[in-house]
Amino acid sequence: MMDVISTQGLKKGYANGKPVFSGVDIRIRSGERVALVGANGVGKSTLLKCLIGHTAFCDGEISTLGEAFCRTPNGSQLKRMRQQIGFVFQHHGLVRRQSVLTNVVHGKLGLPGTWRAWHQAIAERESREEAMDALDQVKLSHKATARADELSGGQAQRVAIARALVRKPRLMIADEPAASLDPTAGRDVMALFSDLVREKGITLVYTTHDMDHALSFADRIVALKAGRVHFDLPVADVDRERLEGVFHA
Ligand SMILES: Nc1ncnc2c1ncn2[C@@H]1O[C@H](COP(=O)(O)OP(=O)(O)OP(=O)(O)O)[C@@H](O)[C@H]1O
Repeated sequence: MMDVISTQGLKKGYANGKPVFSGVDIRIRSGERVALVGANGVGKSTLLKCLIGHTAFCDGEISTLGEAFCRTPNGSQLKRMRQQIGFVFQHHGLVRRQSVLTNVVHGKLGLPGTWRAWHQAIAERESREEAMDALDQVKLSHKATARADELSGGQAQRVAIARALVRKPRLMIADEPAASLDPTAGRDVMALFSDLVREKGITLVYTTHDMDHALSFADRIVALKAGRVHFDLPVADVDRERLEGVFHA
């Protein structure tokens, strides 16, 4: 199966800081759901940013969605990559005073021919219909006209997932998507998210500090430790003890 992401000998350090990675090699195949785990500050978010060209790396090579680059992608590579990637972050980032539907339509922004997607009332009918469909998939179509700031944290994160889904991405990048939710809402959101990407064949890479979220919602776990890949295994081969070891020196 085709690699959606591969890195070879990836090295990264920030200016005036210690090296974050000293040679990271990973391969993620189409349709895989991968949990990226590791202690605070090990570089999970930095790795995601390198993969999508949001921060330059020092050495090695990355290929994301067929775009191979060193240090940073060029402008046209970055544009092609962004058009095929959906993002979900720890904070939902919804526009609080806008409706839920408008927030989902915003997911279309930056795609070809969707410059009117800044408000549902003037968006192309197709965009509006796709946004309603995405809301239906996250079980929130009944909230389409509610203001985003009327939602619970779990609902807001489901809207953020719908906003990413309307891009019809090949790759979904999620940085701590459930970290600001309570345990029940966090599990519900992760279960829904993981099921939806599997149904659609979307490749998912998510970071998490929650061992259950790594064990329950991924096909594979990549653990980072001390600037390198500590292990990279199918979830069935990872037990809690091995996972706990990732967080110990
Ligand atoms: N913009 C930046 N400039 C300088 N140093 C940075 C920057 N972003 C991150 N770092 C440093 O790089 C290292 C890795 O940070 P990163 O946020 O990628 O780790 P993480 O594993 O995602 O952490 P957490 O689990 O706390 O979210 C840390 O030492 C951090 O202080």
